[in-house]
Amino acid sequence: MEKKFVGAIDQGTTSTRFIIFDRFGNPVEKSQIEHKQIFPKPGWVEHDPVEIWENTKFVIRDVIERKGISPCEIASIGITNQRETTIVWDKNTGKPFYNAIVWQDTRTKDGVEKLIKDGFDDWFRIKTGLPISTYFSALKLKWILENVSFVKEEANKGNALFGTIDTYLIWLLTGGPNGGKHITDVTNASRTMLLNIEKLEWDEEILKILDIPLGMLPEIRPSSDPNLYGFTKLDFLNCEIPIGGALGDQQAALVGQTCFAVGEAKNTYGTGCFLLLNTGSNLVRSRSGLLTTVAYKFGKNPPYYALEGSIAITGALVQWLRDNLKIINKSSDIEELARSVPDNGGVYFVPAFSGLFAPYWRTDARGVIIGLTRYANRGHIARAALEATAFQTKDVIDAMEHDSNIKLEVLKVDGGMVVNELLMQFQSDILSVPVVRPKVIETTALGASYVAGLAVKLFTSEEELRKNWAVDKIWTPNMDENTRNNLYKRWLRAIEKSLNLADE
Ligand SMILES: Nc1ncnc2c1ncn2[C@@H]1O[C@H](COP(=O)(O)OP(=O)(O)O)[C@@H](O)[C@H]1O
Ligand SMILES: O=P(O)(O)OC[C@H](O)CO
Repeated sequence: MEKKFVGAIDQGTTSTRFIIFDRFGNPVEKSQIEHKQIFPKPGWVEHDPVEIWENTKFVIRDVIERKGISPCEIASIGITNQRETTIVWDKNTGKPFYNAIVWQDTRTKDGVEKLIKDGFDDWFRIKTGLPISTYFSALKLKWILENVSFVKEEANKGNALFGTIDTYLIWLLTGGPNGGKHITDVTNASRTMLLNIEKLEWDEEILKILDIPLGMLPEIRPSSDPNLYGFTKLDFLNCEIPIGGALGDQQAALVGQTCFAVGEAKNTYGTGCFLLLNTGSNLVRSRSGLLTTVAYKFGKNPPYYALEGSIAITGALVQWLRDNLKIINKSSDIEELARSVPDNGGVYFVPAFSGLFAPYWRTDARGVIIGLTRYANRGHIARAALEATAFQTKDVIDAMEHDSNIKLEVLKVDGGMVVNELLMQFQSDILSVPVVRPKVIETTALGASYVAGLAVKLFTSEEELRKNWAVDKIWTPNMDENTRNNLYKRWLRAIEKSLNLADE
């Protein structure tokens, strides 16, 4: 049977998707389902891993049924996922010992502060490319080992496995307790704070300091692996489909946007915003609060690195206005509400709900709305919320230009928020560079399909993939410098107000 399609599982913070693409990178069929966000305490964010696994199976089956294809027509499957989110499960039963602790969760704040106080900040930064933060997997895993009954004992006996979402899904897809492969890709590994970023191996000194048994950790593989991670063993498929690769979702978007050259960057606007700049096979260390991360590794080729600016809350703020303040019914309503006022009316909203990530890395920050007067209304709050996304992106780009000496000429964008025209225009205005949206905005899934397709030689080169990329829309700057500077100055003042609030 002709292998016409490549499949991508995109397991994101809010939903799980399966998309099949043709060999020119065009999406052919898609299924998507949201999962529960669990907030047991302020600052805690969890997902149910079993729900995520059930949703993954559902979307795969749904796409195959709706398109009426045979699974044997899928040449290879790639996985892309919300990164850092941590799961520990029983190797013999597949049962998670605890919910997935999500990347946004701040329960490990005290552990972070202790390591920083003990002088480990530079040590971790040099080894892993990351600042010590609640964001990464290491302290979440340590929390599970120390707080969930029996996990430590089972880990010492070799019965407890750790994984980020890619690893958990690969293990289940390839058979789970019956021979499932315990594998992660190098980009996901680079988000754990346990990987030595130069050697691309688990760092035994870090494991010792954090008291994490090496035996729990998965094998690290290239993002696109001609040796394949394994084959699907799913009773509802009449075919074993190769699993050719995996990438963290932000790295996948970089690949999907075909940012293969040094200096190319993309920004993905989803729950949070993640700006990645390709720095090539040279590892660039940040002096301005950015992360050094693995961008991708294709087979035996050298790894590519990226500088990353991670912003915790952007689209999540729109959801918060919908679910908590209830000033909109659905996310897309925010644009009309924000357009009901001519400007922000002096209102600035810093959504530091999980502290501030790049470039500030302040766990003590909390959300603030400033500049309120009796004039302010729902429209101003909506506008301030959208502008916060653009201002946070500017914070990150300023840091990136400083670290890399690369001046951004154009920003490629993708993700769920880029349908918002008001936001895209304001982004271009506040950065003073063109903002470009490609035709396929499902770049995360597209990137996963590329690594899967490269592994089985359905795709043969980066040049071939570049040809699939096409412009949908470009926004060009249309704001005078004075206005831009004034707006941004006030944003920075709002940032200052958000600091030192966590313990009050
Ligand atoms: N028209 C819109 N304007 C602004 N934000 C939007 C709009 N539509 C969706 N969003 C936001 O985009 C996010 C979803 O984007 P998506 O890329 O699917 O996220 P993720 O991959 O993080 O789950 C949600 O947080 C949602 O609130
Ligand atoms: O699932 P997303 O798109 O919100 O991305 C989450 C990031 O991978 C977190 O680092």
